[in-house]
Amino acid sequence: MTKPLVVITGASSGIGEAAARKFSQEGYPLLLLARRLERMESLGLPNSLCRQVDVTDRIAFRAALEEAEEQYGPTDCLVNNAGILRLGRMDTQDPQEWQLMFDINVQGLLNGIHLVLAGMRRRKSGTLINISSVAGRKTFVNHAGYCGTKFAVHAISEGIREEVADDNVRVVTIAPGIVETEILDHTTSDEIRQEYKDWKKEIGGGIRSEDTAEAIWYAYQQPQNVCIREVVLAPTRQQ
Ligand SMILES: NC(=O)C1=CN([C@@H]2O[C@H](COP(=O)(O)OP(=O)(O)OC[C@H]3O[C@@H](n4cnc5c(N)ncnc54)[C@H](OP(=O)(O)O)[C@@H]3O)[C@@H](O)[C@H]2O)C=CC1
Ligand SMILES: O=CCS(=O)(=O)O
Repeated sequence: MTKPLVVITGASSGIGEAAARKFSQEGYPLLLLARRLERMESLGLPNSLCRQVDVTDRIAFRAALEEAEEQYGPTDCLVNNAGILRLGRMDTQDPQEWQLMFDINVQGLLNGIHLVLAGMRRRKSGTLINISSVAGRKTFVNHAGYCGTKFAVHAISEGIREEVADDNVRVVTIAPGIVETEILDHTTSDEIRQEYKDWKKEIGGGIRSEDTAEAIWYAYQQPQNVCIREVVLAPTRQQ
């Protein structure tokens, strides 16, 4: 095995799954993490360890990472992708929904970074790829909580980049607009889900997970001294 370990969170569907397929095609050994183990195993990717890990569970996250590093060597790239979208109005939304978004989209992302960053700094090499959103750059109605999590992802990426640039560690933010995935299914309000679907239809649909995986790959495959700091990509007709 000559290529180094790539860790992808939220690899059981959508963008994470597409990224897993892409990195696997390129010959990288993988640690794939999500709660739906069977979905990751069904990808049947070679040299990939699939583990049922909730990214908010630091102990389980660490155990899986140690197991993978034992097998494949140190983590060269972490694609911090696990995330949820629970659209809602702040006056009516169940607080548990935005709490869960912050736990997964922000704390889960920080958990991953914390586990791999010291090693990357020591080795003077490594790449963190944080999946944010266009909703981390501009606001949208019904997105207040979600935008809060994704603005946080942008801020965390920028801050950490300043901390680790001198150690030759890259921090990349990928910020997609609407991507055709399962993400909308978890929004509990039928009305808001329908509004979002109507919006999507109006603009001719979202881009594909594979388009986002290509952007992730583009950033990663640059030489280590080139850091693509941010990629923002969205359906052309999305505002
Ligand atoms: N689709 C879109 O329009 C856009 C999505 N994004 C971002 O892309 C990322 C991926 O979303 P997308 O592919 O669209 O959506 P999906 O719902 O298809 O995928 C989300 C992934 O995250 C995993 N996940 C969710 N919660 C946890 C958790 N607690 N621990 C571990 N894994 C978890 C899910 O796996 P499981 O349920 O098995 O745990 C799944 O693999 C998210 O961060 C999202 O915010 C950004 C911009 C646009
Ligand atoms: O991140 C989700 C896509 S959008 O609704 O913000 O465009």
